[in-house]
Amino acid sequence: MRYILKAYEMKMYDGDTIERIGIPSMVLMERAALSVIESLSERNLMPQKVLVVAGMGNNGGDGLAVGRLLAEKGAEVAFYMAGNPDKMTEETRRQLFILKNLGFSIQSKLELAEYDMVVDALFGIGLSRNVEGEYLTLIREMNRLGKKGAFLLSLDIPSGVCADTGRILGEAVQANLTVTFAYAKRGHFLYPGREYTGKLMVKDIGITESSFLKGRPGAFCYEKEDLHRLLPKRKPWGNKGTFGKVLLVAGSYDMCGACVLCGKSILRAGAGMVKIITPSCNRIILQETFPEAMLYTFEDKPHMEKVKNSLDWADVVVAGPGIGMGNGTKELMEYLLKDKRCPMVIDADGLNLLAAHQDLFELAAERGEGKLVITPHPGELLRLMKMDMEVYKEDREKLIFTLAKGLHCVVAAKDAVTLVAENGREEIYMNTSGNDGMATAGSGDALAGIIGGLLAQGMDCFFGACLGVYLHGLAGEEAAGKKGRYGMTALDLVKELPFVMTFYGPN
Ligand SMILES: NC(=O)C1=CN([C@@H]2O[C@H](COP(=O)(O)OP(=O)(O)OC[C@H]3O[C@@H](n4cnc5c(N)ncnc54)[C@H](OP(=O)(O)O)[C@@H]3O)[C@@H](O)[C@H]2O)[C@@H](O)CC1
Ligand SMILES: [K+]
Repeated sequence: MRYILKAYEMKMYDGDTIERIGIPSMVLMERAALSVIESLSERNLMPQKVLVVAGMGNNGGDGLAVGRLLAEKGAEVAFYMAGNPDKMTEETRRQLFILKNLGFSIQSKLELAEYDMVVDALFGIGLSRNVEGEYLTLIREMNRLGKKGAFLLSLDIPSGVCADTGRILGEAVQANLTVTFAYAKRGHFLYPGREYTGKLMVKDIGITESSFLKGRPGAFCYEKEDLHRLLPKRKPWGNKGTFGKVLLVAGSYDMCGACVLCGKSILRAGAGMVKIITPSCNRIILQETFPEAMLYTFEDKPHMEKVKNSLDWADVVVAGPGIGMGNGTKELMEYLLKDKRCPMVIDADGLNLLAAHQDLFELAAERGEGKLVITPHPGELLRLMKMDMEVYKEDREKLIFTLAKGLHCVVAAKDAVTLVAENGREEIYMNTSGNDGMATAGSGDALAGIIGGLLAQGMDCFFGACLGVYLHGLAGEEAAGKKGRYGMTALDLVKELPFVMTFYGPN
């Protein structure tokens, strides 16, 4: 598990380390610079001719120190500083003092020579507004040098990327490598900042969780190493009932694939049994392609007595993929929602029904904490919130928390970076696995199934949703590795799920 910080959180922990714990800021800066050299040597990158572009803040100070250390290793280093010297921080002033004492000089005009590496130390997490004027020219110049073959190394965050939102404030450095200090920042993972970050390396510089006294970071993500402890433990003595029974309400006349993809994902995630409620037109297809599933198929509308029997049997309900909006689906959703015994995952048309019928929305909200996970894509989220795209772009996180509060539930909001929030929980899960190959039909059905499968094994709604999202992304990475991001399908992803769970998991 790794924390992902906003700029104010980093400053708060940084300040605590300096003031309360007592590590001088110059020590942190030197460690930051040393960690950059370490990162370069880990990647076998030892440049010969380097340009350091530094600002007046501490990011600039880091840059001056990195340049000095590279020169110690034999590189020819040129330094350029931008901004008003009156604004130079004390630490950066000290770095400049050291450089001058060592006989280095600062270019008064940027020399457009050939460099094999450019160190971008113009702005770090202190960037507070759009870049303009000389700063804009410098960012463009660094990118131009990058296009000519120089390796672009950004310190902490590419200059121009907003550390909190990943937005580009004017223009940003298109880094090959970003070495960030202590913790990753949101701008490294949120688009478009993620595209500018290049390879990200996070380096310890002595700021630790002991400085979280005034509050923990608001976001976290999972890493492969976490799967050992996160995956539900298998019980050697267990039978198929032990690992959970999932009732899947999916599919319609023209939509059988949703039953297959979602249902298979439920079992591939480790659940013991799945029963599908779907129209009878899907019966033969399912029995041929998915013989592991039990079925209740109906002709016109389901008999509620049969639905009740299935609910009595189930540990978890997954509802919505491919069910459509007509022909008794509203009544079916109403019946499912009223039975509050087990946790429910609602996806796709199940969410569209909630958006279209206020009474269903209210019933869903009445299920109570720990009983509902919803997995909307941006369109479904906006329909549920009755908002437009502008609001989404402005503050997606706020929207997700508002929805989680309104429905008393866990929201796994799908997008290039899927976020998971829960009503009453301050921290948000920010997913870092996956790729654009997963933007393919049926991928969402697979996610709903994976989450349902994890809940069936006893996981709590929030952590089950976070883990489901992470595993879905990892399986997507495996599928892309084998089939490529262009041609991979949702079924390829589902097939990789057992591999990622076994390879990185405890078995
Ligand atoms: N975290 C840690 O533990 C450690 C952090 N360290 C490093 O410190 C960095 C943070 O340093 P920082 O706070 O001094 O901010 P930084 O990004 O250098 O820039 C601030 C300057 O930019 C200016 N400015 C802002 N926007 C502007 C714009 N659009 N256009 C023009 N000017 C603009 C702003 O001016 P002002 O807004 O005041 O006008 C101010 O002068 C961090 O990223 C890391 O690299 C390390 O030393 C190790 C320990
Ligand atoms: K930078």
